[in-house]
Amino acid sequence: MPAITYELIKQDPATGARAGIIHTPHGSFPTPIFMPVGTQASVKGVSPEELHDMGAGIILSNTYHLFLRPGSDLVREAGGLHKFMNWDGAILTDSGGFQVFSLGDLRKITEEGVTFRSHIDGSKKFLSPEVSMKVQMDLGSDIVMAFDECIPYPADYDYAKASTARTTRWAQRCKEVMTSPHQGLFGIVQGGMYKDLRTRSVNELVEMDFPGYAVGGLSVGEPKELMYEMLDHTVEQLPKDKPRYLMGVGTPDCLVEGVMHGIDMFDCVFPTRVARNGTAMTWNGRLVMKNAEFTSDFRPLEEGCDCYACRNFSRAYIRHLVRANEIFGLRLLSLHNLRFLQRFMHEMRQSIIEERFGEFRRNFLDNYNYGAK
Ligand SMILES: CC1(C)O[C@H]2[C@@H](O1)[C@@]1(COC(C)(C)O1)O[C@@H]2CNc1nc2cc3nc(N)[nH]c(=O)c3cc2[nH]1
Ligand SMILES: [Zn+2]
Repeated sequence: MPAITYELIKQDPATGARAGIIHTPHGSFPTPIFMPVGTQASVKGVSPEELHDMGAGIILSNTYHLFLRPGSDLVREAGGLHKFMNWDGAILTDSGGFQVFSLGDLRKITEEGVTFRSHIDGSKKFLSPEVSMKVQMDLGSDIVMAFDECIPYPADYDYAKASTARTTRWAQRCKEVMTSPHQGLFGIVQGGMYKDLRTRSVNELVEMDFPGYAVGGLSVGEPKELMYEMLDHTVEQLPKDKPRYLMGVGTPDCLVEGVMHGIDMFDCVFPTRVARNGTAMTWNGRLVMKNAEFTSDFRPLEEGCDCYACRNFSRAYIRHLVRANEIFGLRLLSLHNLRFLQRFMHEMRQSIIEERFGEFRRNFLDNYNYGAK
């Protein structure tokens, strides 16, 4: 029995949208789902108990960061990441590929792997398919991401072609050393913004029969329309009986479009990052809490939200905390934004099950104010 399995509950008859359940060794969770990001084994400012209370079924952590600090040997000695951070839900770990390319400096890519300098102390480090798999087996995450190269945007065709072919060879090397029966290894589709390379990447990875597939190389600064075009082209070629994960996405409008194209799993630093910048996410757009309009606004951040912040505090109080640089204000905004996304995905999933996803999407996009208020 594979460690990770997908159960289709309902396919929207008019679009690629679908509702399902993903089963993992640390529990099952409904899809579509948004995964809170806990890069360094902590969802910034949020406790595991609060993550459970808000309905989070799975969180994301990063091989790159934990490899550099505290090192995967220590986490293995602690009994794995679940024990180390006291989180008993599912965990997905990204493989380090993206982070090396977006954070590491002076990196050198060869067929073997990537040599780079640690952003923490500048020491020379090496990551490869084998090292990434060893780290993720030490961490004991339920879903392990293959070690890939996230092709930067823009990239010329020849570079994208060579890089995608190497990502396929790296995926094969990951598969050969990922021996844990309790962990599921997902392949990551690359191909840049070239449809023929995306098709080749899908075909080569599907040939290896992974328990799930991520669409990589997107949300890397490209225009949203181009992201959707690549998504549309890629997802329709992926197996229907396996989870699809769109990496690094995203804002509510991108989540709706991603679901419409058949994506089941999402992650993004956006909700906690904008929270730390003093911004609340709502159904109608973002609220910049420092704005004077909230000075004596004694309503909750969002009417009808059941999160700890909305049940106990007002916009006026949170505005005060943010302006006074009180950490509690940022914590309240993180709790609200993460709960908002859980509610958002739940409502979207219900609309698919009740065959009214098209109406949900139209209503949301008509009312969503893309800019921050
Ligand atoms: C580094 C940080 C915080 O993550 C955000 C954000 O910056 C930033 C940086 O540039 C923008 C686009 C503005 O957003 O891109 C991140 C969200 N997009 C994204 N995450 C990804 C993770 C990935 N992991 C792997 N292994 N492979 C991939 O192909 C991959 C692609 C991805 N795309
Ligand atoms: Zn709330």
